[in-house]
Amino acid sequence: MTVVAAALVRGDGCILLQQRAPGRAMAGLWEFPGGKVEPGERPEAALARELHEELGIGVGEGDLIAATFASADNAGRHMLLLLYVCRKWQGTPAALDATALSWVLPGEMHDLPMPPADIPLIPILDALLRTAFSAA
Ligand SMILES: Nc1nc2c([nH]c(=O)n2[C@H]2C[C@H](O)[C@@H](COP(=O)(O)OP(=O)(O)OP(=O)(O)O)O2)c(=O)[nH]1
Repeated sequence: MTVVAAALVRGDGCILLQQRAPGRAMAGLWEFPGGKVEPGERPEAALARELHEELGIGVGEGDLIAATFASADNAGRHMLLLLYVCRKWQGTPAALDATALSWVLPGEMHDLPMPPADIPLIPILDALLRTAFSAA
């Protein structure tokens, strides 16, 4: 299973997390917006589709920058989770799929319960945003 997800980064450095809705796997946990890549779909196209479905925003595939990944078990299946950074989108994110949205600094992510596969990605994302992906 390939899952694509985005760290939407605001000008002030905050990142958007969304809370998974009740009744779904991992309900209540805070995740990066995204979802499963469908058969035959390119990852960037899948992520642009998911961001539109889940948040109502428009994202150009060229504005999705590959950042890091997790290779982990997900309920007995292998999951490759591809994380992208995105600083540019059209529209205002709305919780069309999630229970709630929250803008948090990387250092605040540990305060929110996240899926296990995401935990190792937090310090990597933090470091990338401070260095290679610095907006400055
Ligand atoms: N979107 C997202 N999913 C994550 C993250 N971390 C993580 O383990 N996952 C898992 C949760 C789910 O098992 C899987 C994503 O599947 P999903 O159910 O949200 O995908 P989908 O939107 O395509 O939904 P569906 O049509 O299968 O219901 O990846 C993350 O940061 N973001």
